[in-house]
Amino acid sequence: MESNNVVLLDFSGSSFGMRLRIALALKGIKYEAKEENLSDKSPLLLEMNPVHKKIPILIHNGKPICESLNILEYIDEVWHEKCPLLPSDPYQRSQARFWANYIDNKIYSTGRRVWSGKGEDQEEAKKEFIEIFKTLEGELGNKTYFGGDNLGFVDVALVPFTSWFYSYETCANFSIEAECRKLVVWQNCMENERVSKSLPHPHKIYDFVLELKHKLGLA
Ligand SMILES: N[C@@H](CCC(=O)N[C@@H](CS)C(=O)NCC(=O)O)C(=O)O
Repeated sequence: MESNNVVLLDFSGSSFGMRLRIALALKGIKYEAKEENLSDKSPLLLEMNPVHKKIPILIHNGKPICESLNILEYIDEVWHEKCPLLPSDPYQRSQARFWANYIDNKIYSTGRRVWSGKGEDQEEAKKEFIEIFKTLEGELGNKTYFGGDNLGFVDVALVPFTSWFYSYETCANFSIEAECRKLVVWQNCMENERVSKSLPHPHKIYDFVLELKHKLGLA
C-alpha cells in the first residue's frame, strides 16, 4: 500500500491528534500535517468532517476518516505490517477496544474538570481522576505495556494524556505520579523516540491551558 497522499488535520495540543502522530511515526508513514485554528476552522475541515466539525481528520488519498480511535484502527489495518497495534486474537482485540473507549469516556471530561474546575468540584474531579488511573493500573498489571511486550492500541490511545499531566497537576495542585507509581514506570517505557517526538512539551500544553482559561474567563 502506498503511504503517500496522507494528510492529517490536527491541532498540536490535541491528545486525540497526538494518537495519530504517534501511530504514523511508529509505522514510518510520511504525511502532511495541517495545523487547524479551532476558533476559525478551515473550509477543508468543515468539508471533511461536516458531522462533528472536529479534528483530528486523516485524509487518505482524498478520503476523510474521522474520530481518533476509528482513525487509529484504520491506520493499523492499512499499514498492518509494521508495528501492529491491535492484537490478532478477537477476544484480545475486543479488550483493547474496551480500554481505549474507557480512556475516551473518562479521561478527557474528568481531566477538563481537573484543570478548569474550582473548589469542591475540582477536589471531586481529582479523586475521580486518580481512580481512573488506578483502574488503568489494574489493567496494566505486571505487563510492560498495555499491549503486552510491545506498544499497542491502548498505549497509543493513553500516552498523549501524559503530556497534559503537568497542566492537571499545576492547575489542581496534586501529584498523579505520587499516587500512581505503576503508571510512572509505564511512562518511562514510553520514552521511545517515535512516541516522545510526537508529543508536545508539557509546558507548551500548560501555556495553551492558561490561554484557554483566560479565554473562558476562568483565569
Ligand atoms: N471523539 C473525538 C474528539 C475530537 C475532539 O474533541 N477534537 C477537538 C480538539 S481536541 C475539536 O476539534 N474541537 C473543536 C470543536 O469542538 O469545535 C476524537 O476522538 O477524535
